[in-house]
Amino acid sequence: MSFHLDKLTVRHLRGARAAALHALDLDVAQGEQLALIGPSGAGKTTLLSTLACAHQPAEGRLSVLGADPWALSHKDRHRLRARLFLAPQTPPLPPRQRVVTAVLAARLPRWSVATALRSLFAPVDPEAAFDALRRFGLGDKLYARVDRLSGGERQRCSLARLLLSAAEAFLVDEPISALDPSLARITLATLQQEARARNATLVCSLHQVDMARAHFTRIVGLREGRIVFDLPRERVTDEMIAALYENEIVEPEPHPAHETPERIAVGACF
Ligand SMILES: Nc1ncnc2c1ncn2[C@@H]1O[C@H](COP(=O)(O)OP(=O)(O)OP(=O)(O)O)[C@@H](O)[C@H]1O
Repeated sequence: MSFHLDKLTVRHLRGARAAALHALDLDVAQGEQLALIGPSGAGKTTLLSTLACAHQPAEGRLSVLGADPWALSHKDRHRLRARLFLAPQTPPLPPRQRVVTAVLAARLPRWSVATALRSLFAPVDPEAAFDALRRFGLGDKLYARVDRLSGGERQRCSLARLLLSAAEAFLVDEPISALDPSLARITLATLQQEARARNATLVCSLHQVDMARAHFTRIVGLREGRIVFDLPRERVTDEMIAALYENEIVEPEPHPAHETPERIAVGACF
C-alpha cells in the first residue's frame, strides 16, 4: 500500500478551526493511478502535500509507503520523502540555472557531494536529461536558462526531473494547467507510462475533468476538504461532476461599453 489515510484531518494554521481536509479515508495501492478533481480550494494541493509528508496532519492516521511519517525521526522522514516525488503546480526551479542542471538535480540524493559539485560546472549525464526532456517535447531546451522558459515549459522541465528521480510515488499537482491540448495529452501519457513502467503510484490533480475521465480509471472528487466520491470512472456520472462543481462557475461581468479608439491609443502610450 502506498498511502493509507484514516480519518485524516489537516489544518494549515495550527489551532485553526477550519480544516483544509476533514476526516479523509483513502487507500491507494502501490502502482495505482488516480485523478483528483474538484473546485478551486477543495483541498487537492493540500492533500498532495500531505501525502508528500510536507504537512503534519492534525488528527487521524497516515501511512506512507508503510510508515507513519510523523512518528519517524527527522532523518528517516527525509529518507521517506526522497522516495516520493511532489511536482508542484508552480515548480521552484532556480531561475539562472540551465535546464540540463535543473533536471539532473533530481539525481542529487543519489550522488556524492563531489559528483554534485562537478555536475554544477559540467553536467554529469546530459544524455539522461535530454531523454527526459524529449519525452515531454522539450529536447531543444536542454541548455536554455530556466528563467527564459514559458510557464508550460517550466512545468514540463519539472516533470522531466520526475523521470530522473527514483521515486516510488508521483504526486503531481495540475501538470497540464499551462499546456495546449496536444501537449497535455503527451504529458499525461508520459507520466502514466513512466508510473506503469516502474510500478510507481500516480496521484494527479486536474482541473480538466474530461482529461481526468479520459486518462484515469479511478477518480476522486474533493470538495470543501471532503471526499465526495471515489469511484471507477465508468461510475462517475455527469450529474456527479455537476454537483461537485456546483456554484463554482462565476458568471463573467457584463461587457463594458467599447472604449473609443482615442482612449485605447492613450492607454497604449502609457
Ligand atoms: N498556506 C496556506 N495557509 C492557509 N490556508 C491555506 C494555505 N494553502 C491553502 N489554504 C486553504 O486550504 C484550502 C484548500 O486549498 P488547496 O490549495 O489545497 O485547494 P486546491 O483544491 O488545490 O485549489 P486550487 O484548485 O485552486 O489549486 C483552501 O481553503 C485554502 O484557502
